[in-house]
Amino acid sequence: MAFVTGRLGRPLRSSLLQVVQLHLSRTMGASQEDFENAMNQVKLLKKDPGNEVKLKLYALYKQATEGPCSIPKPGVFDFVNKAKWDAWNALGSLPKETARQNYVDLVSSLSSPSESSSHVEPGTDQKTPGSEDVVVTSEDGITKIMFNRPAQKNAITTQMYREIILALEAASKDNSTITVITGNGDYYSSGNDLTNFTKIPPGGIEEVAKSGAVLLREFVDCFIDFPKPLIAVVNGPAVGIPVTLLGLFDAVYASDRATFHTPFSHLGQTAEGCSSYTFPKIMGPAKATEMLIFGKKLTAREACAQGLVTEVFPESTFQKEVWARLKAYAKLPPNAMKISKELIRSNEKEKLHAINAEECTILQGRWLSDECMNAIVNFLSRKAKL
Ligand SMILES: CCCCCCCCCCC/C=C/C(=O)SCCNC(=O)CCNC(=O)[C@H](O)C(C)(C)COP(=O)(O)OP(=O)(O)OC[C@H]1O[C@@H](n2cnc3c(N)ncnc32)[C@H](O)[C@@H]1OP(=O)(O)O
Repeated sequence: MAFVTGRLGRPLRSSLLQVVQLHLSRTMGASQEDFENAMNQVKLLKKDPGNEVKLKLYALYKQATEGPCSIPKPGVFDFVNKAKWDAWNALGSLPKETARQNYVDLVSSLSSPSESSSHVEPGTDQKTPGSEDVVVTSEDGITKIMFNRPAQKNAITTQMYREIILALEAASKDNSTITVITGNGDYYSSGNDLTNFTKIPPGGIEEVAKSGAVLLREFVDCFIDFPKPLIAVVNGPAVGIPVTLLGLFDAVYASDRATFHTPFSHLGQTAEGCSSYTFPKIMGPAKATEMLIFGKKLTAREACAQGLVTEVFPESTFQKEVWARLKAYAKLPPNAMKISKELIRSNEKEKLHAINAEECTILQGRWLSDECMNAIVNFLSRKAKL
C-alpha cells in the first residue's frame, strides 16, 4: 500500500511557474528570436526545474525585458514576491542583452531533446509519475510508514501530515502487529517543511497558522491514541517534530549516524508533539531544557543515555539488526501487546491530549511572530541553516 502526496514547495513552485508562464505568454511577440524560442521551451519542460531555477528564469526574464529591478521590496510576509524580488534585484545592473543571453543559455541547459514533444499545462501541479512522499508497506506482521522525500531530507509537507494520519488510522486496524516509522535516504526527517508557511490563502497568515494548529493537533493526537506498538527506526539525523514525537513511541532504534535536534528557539517556535511533557519526564527537566529551549543537538548515543532512544546500532549493521529484531517482535501475541500498551498509556492519555492542545495553541501564536517569520525567511532565502 502506498500513499502518494505532493512534492516539496509545490505551492511556491506552482506560483512561480504561473508567474514565469504568465510573463512568457505576455511577451510572445518579443523581437529577439532566440529569446522567444527559449521562452517557448520553458513551457515544454517535462520536469519541474525546481524553485531556484525558476527564480533565476524569472529574474533573467524581468531583467531582459524591463531592465534592473526598481519596484519596491515586498513585505517580509509576502514570501513568494519577496523571493522573486530578491532574485531580480540580485542581477543589479546586468545589461538587458546579457540577461537575454543568460536566459537562453539557462533554458538550453534544462532542455533535453525529448522535452520538445510534450506540453505542460500552465500552472498545473506536476506530480512525477510514481512519486510517493509517504510510502506505506505491510509485511511480516509489520506496517512500515516511510518518509520518502530523500532529496529534501524528508521534510514533512502539509499533505504528508495528512497522509501519515491516514496511514496510522489504517495501520491501527490492519492485520499487522506492530507499526514502524522510518525515513528513506540519509535523513530520518528534517521536520516541518518550512515552505508549508508560504502558501498564504485569502484569510492571510492568520488562517495558515490556525489551520496549521488544527492539523498539528490532529496529527499528534494520532500518535497519542495509536493502539499497537509503535517503533521509530531512526536511520539518520532528525530535526524538529520527528524528534519530539519520539516521546510518544514505544521504542526508538537509532543508527549511530542519527542526531536529534529540536532548535525551536532558533526558529522562533516552541515545543510540540507533547515534548514539553514527555522530554522532562524521560530525561529530567535540565536535559530537556538543553534540547527544547537551547536547541542542543544530541548524538544517537547521547539520546540513548538520556532515555529518548532505546538502542543504538552501528550504521553498517543497522538495517539488518533492527529488522531482524522487529520481525521477531511482530510474532508476539498481538492482543497481549495491545493490552500492555493500553495499560502503560491509559493513565497518561488525557494529560497528553491536554498538553497537545496547549502546545498547538501556543505554536499558532508563535507562527505569527516576527521571530518565527524571520527564521523562515532566512531559511527560504538560504541565509540560514541549522
Ligand atoms: C503554519 C504552517 C502550516 C504547517 C502545517 C502543520 C504544521 C506542523 C508543524 C509542527 C512544528 C514543527 C516544527 C519543526 O519541525 S521545526 C524543524 C524545521 N526544520 C528545519 O528547520 C530544518 C531546515 N533544514 C536545514 O536546516 C537543512 O536543510 C538541514 C540541516 C536539515 C540539511 O542541510 P544540508 O546542507 O545537508 O542539506 P540542504 O539544506 O541542502 O537540504 C537539501 C534540500 O532539502 C531542503 N530541505 C531540507 N529541510 C527542509 C525543511 N525542513 N523544509 C523545507 N526544505 C527543506 C533544502 O531546502 C534543500 O532543498 P533544495 O535542494 O531545493 O535547495
